[in-house]
Amino acid sequence: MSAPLPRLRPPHWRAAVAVLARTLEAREPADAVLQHWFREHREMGGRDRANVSALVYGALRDAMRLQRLAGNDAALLLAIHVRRTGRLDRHALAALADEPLAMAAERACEAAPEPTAAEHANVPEAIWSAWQAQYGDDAVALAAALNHEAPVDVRVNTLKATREAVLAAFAQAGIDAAPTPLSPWGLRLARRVALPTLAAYRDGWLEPQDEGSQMLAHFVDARPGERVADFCAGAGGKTLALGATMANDGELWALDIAAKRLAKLGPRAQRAGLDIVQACSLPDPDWLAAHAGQFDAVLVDAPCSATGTWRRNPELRLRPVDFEALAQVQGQILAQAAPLLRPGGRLIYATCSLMSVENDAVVEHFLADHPQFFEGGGDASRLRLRPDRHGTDGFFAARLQRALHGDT
Ligand SMILES: C[S@@+](CC[C@H](N)C(=O)[O-])C[C@H]1O[C@@H](n2cnc3c(N)ncnc32)[C@H](O)[C@@H]1O
Repeated sequence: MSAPLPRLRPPHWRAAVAVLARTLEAREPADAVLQHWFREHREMGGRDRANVSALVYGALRDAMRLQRLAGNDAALLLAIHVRRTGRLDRHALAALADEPLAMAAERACEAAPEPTAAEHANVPEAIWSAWQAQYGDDAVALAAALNHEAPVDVRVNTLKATREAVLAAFAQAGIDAAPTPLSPWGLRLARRVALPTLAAYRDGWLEPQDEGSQMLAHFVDARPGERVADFCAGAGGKTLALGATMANDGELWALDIAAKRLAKLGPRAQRAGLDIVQACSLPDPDWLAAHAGQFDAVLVDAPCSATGTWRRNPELRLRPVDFEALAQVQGQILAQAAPLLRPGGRLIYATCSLMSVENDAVVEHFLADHPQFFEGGGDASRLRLRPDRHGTDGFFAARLQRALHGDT
């Protein structure tokens, strides 16, 4: 069990209000805003940080209901949160913040209307309706699971180590860890750890990666000697996992439109002992034309609403999303990537979204427009991971195949 949090003091309160205000208004991830605040306030120790983080994340995990009562007024929102959860009584809140705020929170709590089902679930109304149609009664459990903190998972880099060796290194550093239930390369840590302090991390034995993300790499089934492209590689989290399943043998391309993100892959690949990775910044029509029809497997880990990652980024639920526009972009990216496949090659479409409009619907449209691609293998050709069922972030993937004959 983690140690109880110390008493809330004014610096904790000020920090939490400032971080929450920035998260609500500036549209930055809470995690990044918190890290920035702690860098600027080095006098705050580990337990102070835990206290501030608990306040911020606690409020974000009840954000839908709190926002109806407080709008984007971060101080009032936090004040209602600590009153509702019973963390502070009215007098303690007045002493910590001020009397008018404590009174405003009291009034808001007393006049609070019954929360709607969507507010209760802490899900925007439009997404809640979609999930009820999609998941039925499971929507409640799904939303509840998304309101919990994600576990700390790492992927053992099989190019350099085994699970047993990493477990032994963790044990030596006094870190409790156990194998993840689904991923053959995963370890789940009992607590958050500053990984760069560990020699095993610095030596490339492991990478932080959610078990669901590891399972997605597993689903791609990239094999030694193959030519594989990771079309939306970002900073290369999945590229590294693909390189490990390829046993550092073959050709692995990382592509993305975000050159800055892609640039982070080089040092990571080097640390992982992976030298088959090459990068290409998109758009690059010449590269695409020169490599058409050459790949055994192409992964399209498309930009999405990231509804499956709300455990890690609870503030994402506050951001409006145009799902139709997203689905259109996802379809366009898939269509751009498809010509890279050789006849018989595998095209894997993936998102960390829990919305069928970004998942199954995009695949159905693509298949309807691209008769040279088909889906074999029934249910086994689609991967669906959910935090309530699998304990992972939410992921979707579909494995499509290019026919052996005909044009794309
Ligand atoms: C879900 S993220 C990928 C995460 C990454 N695969 C990982 O495992 O860390 C989606 C990525 O798609 C990229 N992207 C957006 N539009 C794109 C496009 N038209 N072509 C290629 N990549 C694109 C974004 O820059 C972003 O890095």
